[in-house]
Amino acid sequence: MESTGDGGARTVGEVGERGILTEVFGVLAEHGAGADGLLVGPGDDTAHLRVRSGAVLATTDTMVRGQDWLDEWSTGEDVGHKIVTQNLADLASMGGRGTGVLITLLCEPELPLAWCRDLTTGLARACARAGVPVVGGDLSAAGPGVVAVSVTALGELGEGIPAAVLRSGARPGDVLAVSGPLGRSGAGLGQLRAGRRAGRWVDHHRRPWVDLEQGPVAARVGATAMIDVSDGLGRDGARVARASGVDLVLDEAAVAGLAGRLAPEVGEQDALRAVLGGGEEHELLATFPPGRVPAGWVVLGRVEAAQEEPGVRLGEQELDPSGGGWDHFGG
Ligand SMILES: Nc1ncnc2c1ncn2[C@@H]1O[C@H](COP(=O)(O)OP(=O)(O)OP(=O)(O)O)[C@@H](O)[C@H]1O
Ligand SMILES: Cc1ncc(C[n+]2csc(CCOP(=O)(O)O)c2C)c(N)n1
Ligand SMILES: [Mg+2]
Repeated sequence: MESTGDGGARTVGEVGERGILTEVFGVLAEHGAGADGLLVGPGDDTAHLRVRSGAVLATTDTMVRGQDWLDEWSTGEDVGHKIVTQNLADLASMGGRGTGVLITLLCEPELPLAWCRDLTTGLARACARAGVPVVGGDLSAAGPGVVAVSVTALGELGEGIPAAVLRSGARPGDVLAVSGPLGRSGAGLGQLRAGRRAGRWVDHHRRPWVDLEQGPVAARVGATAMIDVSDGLGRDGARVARASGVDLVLDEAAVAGLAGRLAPEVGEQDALRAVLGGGEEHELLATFPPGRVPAGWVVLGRVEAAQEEPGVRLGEQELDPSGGGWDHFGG
């Protein structure tokens, strides 16, 4: 595929759709993961994928400049990486794996072509790491200042998993656990807002990565409910609690343990806030029958019958689901 060269100082408006796609296809060819089931990839009217199990998982997530990242702290490559993580974590939280992603870029004509190329590099690298092909996408122009990236991911349940793991299956007596540490992305966001531009939490905020295989692992051992932590433990936990009609009771020592990892760098208060309310973590939060928690997961608490309205409690204290965590419309 012919490349438009260094992407240089040219804008997407200057090279037009054909020039943008030449750049995008060039990057995809460089990094792209092929897939046995991909009959037709990018370049025709529709991609064509073979379906192994007979049922498809489908999810979508959008990132908007100013709302989901600032150019001062994230590159195009960071954005590409993060939006793939977001989508693949949603598939993993059902017990699934990606089979293909579609990318839509909606942007002002003034956007540098180089940013678009970096975005595609981030997307393609993250997809290759997960073994998922980029199968297509769309381009459209938007008003001044607007850059929005939307990814739609398709997937299937892991082999041997009979049904998707929903938010609604948690039962009293189950154990609540998370697939990895929480609060890293939230801590990094706080540091970025305070002007810091480097460090491990900042890096994690820019390019979160989780062990996506833990979704199918959890499903196979009998997880009763699962969600990825995109909007914060309190908020996403409350979604599981409400859907299941139960209380999730967090163990204070477990929460303190997670916060303790962050406290030396961000202070105790911000660490606790990041663990309970930090979004964009994408670790998997799941409930399991006792004795079934997979190796490497962190036990966070237990499921109890709802005392009143189903929700999340930290010890005896009710967590306010609107008091922390992320809502795009401020709710
Ligand atoms: N505009 C919409 N039209 C139809 N369904 C929607 C729309 N927006 C969200 N949904 C559906 O509502 C549910 C909750 O959406 P939400 O975006 O909170 O889930 P999520 O993708 O797990 O979260 P996050 O975006 O924080 O990762 C999902 O099933 C989603 O498909
Ligand atoms: C500039 C800027 N301001 C705030 C944030 C924080 N943020 C944005 S979306 C989100 C939750 C997940 O979103 P979704 O529900 O769409 O997956 C969080 C915690 C950011 N990343 N950049
Ligand atoms: Mg989710």
